[in-house]
Amino acid sequence: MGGTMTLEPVAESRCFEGRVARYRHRSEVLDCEMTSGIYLPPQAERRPVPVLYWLSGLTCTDENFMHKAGAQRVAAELGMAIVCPDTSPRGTDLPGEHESYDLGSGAGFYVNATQAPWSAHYRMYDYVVEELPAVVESRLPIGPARAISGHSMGGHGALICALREPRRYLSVSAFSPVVNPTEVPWGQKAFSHYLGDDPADWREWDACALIRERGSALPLRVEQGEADGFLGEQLQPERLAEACREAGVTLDLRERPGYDHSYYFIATFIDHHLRYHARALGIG
Ligand SMILES: N[C@@H](CCC(=O)N[C@@H](CSC=O)C(=O)NCC(=O)O)C(=O)O
Repeated sequence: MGGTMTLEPVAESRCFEGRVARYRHRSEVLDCEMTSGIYLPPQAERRPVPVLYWLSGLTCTDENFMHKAGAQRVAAELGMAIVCPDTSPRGTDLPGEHESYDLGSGAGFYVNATQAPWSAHYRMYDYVVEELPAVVESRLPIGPARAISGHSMGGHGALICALREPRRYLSVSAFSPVVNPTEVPWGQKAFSHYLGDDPADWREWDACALIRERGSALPLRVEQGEADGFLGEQLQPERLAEACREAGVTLDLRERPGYDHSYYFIATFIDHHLRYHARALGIG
């Protein structure tokens, strides 16, 4: 995968002696053009560097994290690339695709849809786990040592990627993740459209269910603001804590008084996560 694909730079700026860029490519998996944000630290001018894949949340594009998280300074210091995929296929026009913020465009939920019309394009899991890494790792100075993190819907995405593909990632973390999508409104809405009406088919895309069924040798690190407006209805990190306790999985859940769901929260703690991943990637 990724063999003949071109990666076209559409914007580039120097940043902390490295460069932050947007690259466009044709995705065969999603059957559309996609754009990703990529930070390459200065060390990448001399050798391939380890990489953090960042999965953003509902309504985001590839740009939110690069613009708002303030991760580039420490990524430059550590010698870590950051790859930010978009949050759904783009340029498509399926029925209902652009009508609500929590379904369709900007809301791919990092699953492989099985239901028409979504299944023609909405295969974000295969895209972020296989196709995009194959493309960027073959065309840019990015090595195969991978970590993964994300926010909210993207925190759910990071957790399920690492839980389903533990050999692909050396570490995983999440900010304000949707930990049990099969039991909360955001997940139930998206999964019923993408995966069909039988909740039994949703479990392989749910972090709590995956932990109970497969365990995890990788420890999980989660940052959660206690003043997050989505906490009680959509996030419920206590469900993840219970699943980890029952399955004997290590969870470092850091609950932060006063912090909400915004990128101000992410910006406050992103350095801790970058250094955590750097240690697992062998550059910390
Ligand atoms: N109804 C709101 C919800 C959008 C929102 O809060 N999006 C978050 C992620 S929520 C879970 O996945 C986000 O990251 N927004 C982008 C940002 O830059 O803050 C709305 O439509 O605004």
